[in-house]
Amino acid sequence: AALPGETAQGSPLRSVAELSARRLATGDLVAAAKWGTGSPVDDPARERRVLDSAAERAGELGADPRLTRLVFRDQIEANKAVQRGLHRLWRDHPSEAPTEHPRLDDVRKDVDRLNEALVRAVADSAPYRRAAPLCRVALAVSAGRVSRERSLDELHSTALAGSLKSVCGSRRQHAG
Ligand SMILES: O=C(O)C(=O)C[C@]1(C(=O)O)C=C[C@@H](O)C=C1
Repeated sequence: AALPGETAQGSPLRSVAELSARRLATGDLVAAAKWGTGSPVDDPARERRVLDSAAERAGELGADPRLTRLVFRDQIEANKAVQRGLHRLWRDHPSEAPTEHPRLDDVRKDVDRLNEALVRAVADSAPYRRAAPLCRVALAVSAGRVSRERSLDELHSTALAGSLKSVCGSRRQHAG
């Protein structure tokens, strides 16, 4: 039987995995925007804006702001892992470094659109969280498919797995 939110394109978990991969791909552009400019990978003020607006949108949609915030924390950490990995690569192999620098503000507009879609997909995947172990299996399958379809390298597929770790419910919420 189909769960709520299931469509011909697949489950909301599939959408979460796909959108997360697209959000991670922006990490390449952000890394290129910052490369050689002295701008640090970490921008705590921007992170706060991303987290606050994701939580606020979740609330408006009747979804769980706390869980949404955890998911976005993981998304941001994964994005930074990609940026750091690429900066390391470009430092060690300067011939692979980008010669064009996208504008950070432009990339952030794309990130904002992906954030909105991701908040919705996380909200739509709420029914799956009722059975966390099944949710984790289904999500891992989706992430594997997305990795293959997009031919993700090790850096990006590892980051994708990290970006998804709270989607089926945080393990932390059961601790203590
Ligand atoms: O917007 C940036 O500058 C990014 O590096 C992207 C991002 C994010 O994933 O949203 C990641 C790290 C920064 O600390 C802030 C935001």
